[in-house]
Amino acid sequence: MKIVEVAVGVIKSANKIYISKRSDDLHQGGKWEFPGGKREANETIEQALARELSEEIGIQVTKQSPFMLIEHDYGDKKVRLDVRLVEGFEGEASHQEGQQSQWVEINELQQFTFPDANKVIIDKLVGSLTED
Ligand SMILES: Nc1nc2c([nH]c(=O)n2[C@H]2C[C@H](O)[C@@H](COP(=O)(O)OP(=O)(O)OP(=O)(O)O)O2)c(=O)[nH]1
Ligand SMILES: [Mg+2]
Repeated sequence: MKIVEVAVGVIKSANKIYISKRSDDLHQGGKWEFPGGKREANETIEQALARELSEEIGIQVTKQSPFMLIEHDYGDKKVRLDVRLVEGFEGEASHQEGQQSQWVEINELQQFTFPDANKVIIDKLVGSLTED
């Protein structure tokens, strides 16, 4: 099975992260996600993330860095999530495609249902709270 490469943005402002709800009709629909999407053939992962965040939530990324790389097999689909931390952006995050989205405190992330591949992302974010 082909692996789908996905650019995923953990958008951070103070201790809050911006999450959106996937449409019911999509793969892993109805679950919360970190905004992002599939990399196109002519793009680097940085470009893909910047494009997706502009299209999906209307922000222009000015600072992004690698956070973690996750490979996950959903059975019907294999994904490689290139998760990047977004700590600088212009504009105000808001959903452009009508889905629900919101800023949530890192220590509240565990109350939301995410795709299974996201568990390690949440663990790392929550772990970072107690480190400093
Ligand atoms: N964006 C995003 N996708 C995730 C996360 N966790 C996770 O398993 N995925 C999976 C679900 C999908 O199979 C894939 C992302 O595909 P997508 O549907 O968002 O891609 P896209 O925005 O380019 O959408 P499309 O226009 O091709 O429909 O990655 C996450 O936190 N964010
Ligand atoms: Mg998407």
